[in-house]
Amino acid sequence: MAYDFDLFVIGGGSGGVRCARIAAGHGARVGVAEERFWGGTCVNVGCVPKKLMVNAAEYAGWAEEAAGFGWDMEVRGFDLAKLAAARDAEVARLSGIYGRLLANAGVTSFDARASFIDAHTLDVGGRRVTAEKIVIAVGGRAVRPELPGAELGMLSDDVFTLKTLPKRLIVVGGGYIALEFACVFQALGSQVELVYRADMPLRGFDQDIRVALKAALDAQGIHQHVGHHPARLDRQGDHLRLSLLGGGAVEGDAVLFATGREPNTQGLHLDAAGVACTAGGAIEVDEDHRTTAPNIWAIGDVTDKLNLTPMATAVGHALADTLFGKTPRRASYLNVPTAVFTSPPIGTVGLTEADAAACGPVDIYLASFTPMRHTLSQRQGRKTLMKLIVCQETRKVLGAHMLGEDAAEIMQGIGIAVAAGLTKEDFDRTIGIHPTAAEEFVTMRTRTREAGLRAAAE
Ligand SMILES: Cc1cc2nc3c(=O)[nH]c(=O)nc-3n(C[C@H](O)[C@H](O)[C@H](O)COP(=O)(O)OP(=O)(O)OC[C@H]3O[C@@H](n4cnc5c(N)ncnc54)[C@H](O)[C@@H]3O)c2cc1C
Ligand SMILES: NC(=O)c1ccc[n+]([C@@H]2O[C@H](COP(=O)([O-])OP(=O)(O)OC[C@H]3O[C@@H](n4cnc5c(N)ncnc54)[C@H](O)[C@@H]3O)[C@@H](O)[C@H]2O)c1
Repeated sequence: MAYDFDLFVIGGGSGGVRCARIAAGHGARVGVAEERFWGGTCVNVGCVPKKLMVNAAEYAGWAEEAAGFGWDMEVRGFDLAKLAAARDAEVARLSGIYGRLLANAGVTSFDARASFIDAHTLDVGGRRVTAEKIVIAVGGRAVRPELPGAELGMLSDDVFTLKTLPKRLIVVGGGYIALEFACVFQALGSQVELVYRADMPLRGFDQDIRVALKAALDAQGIHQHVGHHPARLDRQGDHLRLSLLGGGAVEGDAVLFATGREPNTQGLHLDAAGVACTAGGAIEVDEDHRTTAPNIWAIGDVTDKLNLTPMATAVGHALADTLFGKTPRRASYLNVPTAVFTSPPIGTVGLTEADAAACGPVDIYLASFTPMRHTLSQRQGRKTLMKLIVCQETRKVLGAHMLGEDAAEIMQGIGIAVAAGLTKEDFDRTIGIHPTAAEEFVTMRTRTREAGLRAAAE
């Protein structure tokens, strides 16, 4: 049977656009449907506008620090409307580039929602379209927690349409999104009330980093309501009141629920195509990202594996090469470096101490210091923490973690070393760049402690 397309991609976000573009480059006839915004979450309501807001927030600290370097500066205020206009213009520019990339690659784009009629047939904005192969790249969406009054709160998308800065902002959640926005709004001038369920922010991250981040949040004046579950949200006059389970409440002008995201599978009619989901609602895929239907694959956040833009694009690229480029390959989920754009930021790659120690004995190297800039700026609570986790048997660096200025930029290079399986001695042999904070990663000579000895004995 002759199909309309060799490949049809549902979703024009990070993963979908890359996959469509590369497949077309390999000579495939490709169609792609996007229902909301080209470039998807990352470009429109994720990484890009978020990072621009992080950049905006950084100036508050720099302005405060400048006096220590001899500057006599007066900060007269922050104009959210001005930032929003500049940010939105940049987002529109980038979204346009995504659209043009597809056109230049010869991909047929549909500004429409797609859903399955059967395994080879889609309804694309009311039109029947057939394809030999289909890739589902529909991403995820933020979800509100199930509690009375939850609709009164914002989700992360709503942050980008805020017209005024809330005086007091309640942020619920202890993950990436909650922490990044908590730091941004506190620096821009809101008083942030951060409510999370655990005893420490950023579950799953290295414990030393979590402890250091918690202290850094305190130091910048964020009020942390630790170990609390939200129970209900009510409007009281001109403010909102978030009641906590077991008593107590937090009040603010606005609430941001950053309590997680769910795969965007609603209304896709996956059953009609024989595509199954996991218990958590993600699309079930094998190691090649093939779904339970033999001609259909799924990539990116909708598979809920490692929900990061570079992961979605890497998987989309590998899949296009595999299906149409005669070079079968898989993108690796191991040793993926990642950053949390808090203040200060976090950069991390590889295993945490707890995960590494569960496998066998490891040496831990820790450095904690005040960066040179802050000896003059006198800004408090800006200590840098760096950590290496080294396998005692092989001497390989299994994990590297940092909280401190430029951590995201520094960790990209360290990520190459960890992914390449370099040893502590390889790090030690490398000459430092002086004077930087980064040089500490190659000058940590003295082991701080051992861990994982019990695991080895068992
Ligand atoms: C606030 C925030 C900040 C983030 N910051 C970072 C960061 O700093 N670094 C990082 O690496 N990651 C970050 N992420 C995560 C990153 O945005 C995602 O991992 C990435 O966008 C996933 O790409 P994707 O292609 O899987 O999905 P998406 O980019 O979400 O793209 C899916 C697209 O499919 C479209 N779609 C859905 N259903 C249909 C349908 N039926 N028909 C047609 N189109 C459809 C959607 O409109 C969307 O455009 C952030 C996310 C958020 C929310
Ligand atoms: N810098 C980055 O790379 C970056 C930034 C933002 C987002 N992301 C990606 O997006 C994903 C989603 O981020 P996220 O922060 O929404 O999710 P997350 O899973 O990281 O954090 C969700 C938080 O909400 C809490 N929570 C869940 N249900 C709750 C409830 N009912 N009441 C109170 N708290 C509740 C969880 O305990 C957790 O602390 C991340 O996992 C990450 O992959 C990456």
